[in-house]
Amino acid sequence: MVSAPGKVIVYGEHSVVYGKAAIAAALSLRSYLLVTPLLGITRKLTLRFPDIGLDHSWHIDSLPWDTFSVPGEKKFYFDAVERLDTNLVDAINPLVADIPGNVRKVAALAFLYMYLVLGSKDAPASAYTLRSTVPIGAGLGSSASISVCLSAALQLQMGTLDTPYSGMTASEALLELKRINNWAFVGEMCIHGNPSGVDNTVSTGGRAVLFKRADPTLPPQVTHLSGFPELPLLLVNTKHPRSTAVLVAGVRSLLSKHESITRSVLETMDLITIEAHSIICDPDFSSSAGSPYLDRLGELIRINHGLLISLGVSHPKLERIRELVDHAGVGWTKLTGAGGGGCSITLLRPDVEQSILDELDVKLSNEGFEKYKTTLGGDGVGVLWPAVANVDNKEVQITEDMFLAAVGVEGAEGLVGVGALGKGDTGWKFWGDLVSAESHFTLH
Ligand SMILES: Nc1ncnc2c1ncn2[C@@H]1O[C@H](COP(=O)(O)OP(=O)(O)OP(=O)(O)O)[C@@H](O)[C@H]1O
Ligand SMILES: C[C@@](O)(CCO)CC(=O)[O-]
Repeated sequence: MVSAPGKVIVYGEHSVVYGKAAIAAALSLRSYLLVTPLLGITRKLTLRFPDIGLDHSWHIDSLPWDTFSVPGEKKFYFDAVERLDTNLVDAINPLVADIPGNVRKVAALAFLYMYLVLGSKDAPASAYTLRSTVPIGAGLGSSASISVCLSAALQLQMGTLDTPYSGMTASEALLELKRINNWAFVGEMCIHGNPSGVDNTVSTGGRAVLFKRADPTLPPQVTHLSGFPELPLLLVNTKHPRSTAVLVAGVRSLLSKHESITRSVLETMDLITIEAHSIICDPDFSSSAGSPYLDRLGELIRINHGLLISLGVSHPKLERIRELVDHAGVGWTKLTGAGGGGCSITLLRPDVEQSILDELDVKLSNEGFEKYKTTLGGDGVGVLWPAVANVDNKEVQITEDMFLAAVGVEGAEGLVGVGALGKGDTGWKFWGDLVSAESHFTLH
């Protein structure tokens, strides 16, 4: 079993697609992917993604292996891939044609693209069962977290990736993280067309990063923010679903119509992220009551949101949340992720009375919004191998049935979460734990 987190973009969504800087942090909400052997004589490959109602099988021998093995064009697990090969996508499309709905189709496309490059015709028949506690299409990086899981699971299964072990050096762990991230980026391209790579990068490495990809033909610069402060954040879901691909395409269309104006908005967003980064890195930074640092970060959140509205990626429900928070006077709010619905973040003022926050909670829930309790800056991709859980004080192999039967987010977390199984020899292992928290690294 592998697992990877969702993320929150604190500053710089959308502008990051155009080479500007963004700051993002891993969430404690995570996706979990279990790989189990399929016994019997049929050589099948089964995808079970119950969160989106996808349950589909293919015969391994009927997959377009030849198209994916053309000498000179074939990609390997160690290659960096910057764009999808349309011939390969065309070869997969007939295999997903009878899967209903775009949400399921693109998830299956991402899996098959990665499987056909990273997998093998001779691989054992397997089922890939995925459950996630990251809300889908809500701006919290659900697609990146599943792409990271698929990338890690396939490379582990094919033996091209080492699980973290105590003697693994930081540079070995970093190389494994880069390989996971490279192929997770491919999954993201299958799901939402033109990703910047920030979501899969933070989901792979965990913690918090400053991300910038000034030149799309070169790897991004990724600075690990080891001193990322524990900011008091409120995370609220409008529960209005939307597609990242559509929102990113909308900004591109605005750019083509009003080029210099839109460019100057994107430049200003870059300045916002750079300024926020310098505030966070200030050795005197403090987020306590009365701190001018927090006010400045909050103002930058407000300005960033205003610019996102001008790009056309807000939504009346996001504006309603902002109105309720502003009325309560408890902090500064912006959309996070692609917008168009999805989630907002509010940087809370530290001196707010609890009764005011409680009143706000009631108002938000009366209007159908959902508040998440989550922490930022957690672990990136991890592996549980062997996949053993603790049931009634006994160690038992996690079966697909058991995994599917766990009820809701709490059931899944209670069975396989890091909180339930811990870290170490018999629990979850994270490559990121072997990489120095102080290092500035490039994950791509
Ligand atoms: N739990 C899941 N099971 C299967 N597929 C999923 C799951 N979560 C996400 N996906 C895939 O990812 C897609 C959602 O990706 P999208 O990029 O639109 O939203 P997001 O990643 O949640 O938001 P953002 O990119 O703004 O952070 C879904 O359409 C689906 O194909
Ligand atoms: C909207 C966007 O900037 C963030 C989505 O989480 C898209 C991307 O960076 O790929």
